[in-house]
Amino acid sequence: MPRQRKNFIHCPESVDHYTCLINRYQTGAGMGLHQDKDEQDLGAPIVSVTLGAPITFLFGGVLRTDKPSRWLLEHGDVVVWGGVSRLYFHGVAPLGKRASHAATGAVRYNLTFRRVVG
Ligand SMILES: O=C(O)CCC(=O)C(=O)O
Ligand SMILES: [Fe+2]
Repeated sequence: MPRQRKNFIHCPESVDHYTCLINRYQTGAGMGLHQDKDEQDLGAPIVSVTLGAPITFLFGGVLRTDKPSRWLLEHGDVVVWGGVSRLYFHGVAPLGKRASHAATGAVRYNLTFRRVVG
């Protein structure tokens, strides 16, 4: 009989606190330009994972009026923004009518990992 592992998860007081926000996009759904600034700790980067259908990610600058660059994000792509770009405006264009992936059909999932407590 295998030994039981006890206290396998050790969670000291000082551990960083991360959240994972999951967004689900259907055809035509997007997200307008915005800043991620609700986190208490803006020192840690945002880590963003795309799963499923491809979408166009818009990455601007520190001003809402800065013209965003456009990036095709596909299944498995990871985007990280932090440091000087931590508060850059960003968003996603509406999910295209023909966008799909074998694993999710016409749906894209986005996972963003954020440190919420410094
Ligand atoms: O779906 C994305 O790639 C971006 C999501 C995002 O910017 C957010 O949840 O704040
Ligand atoms: Fe965001």
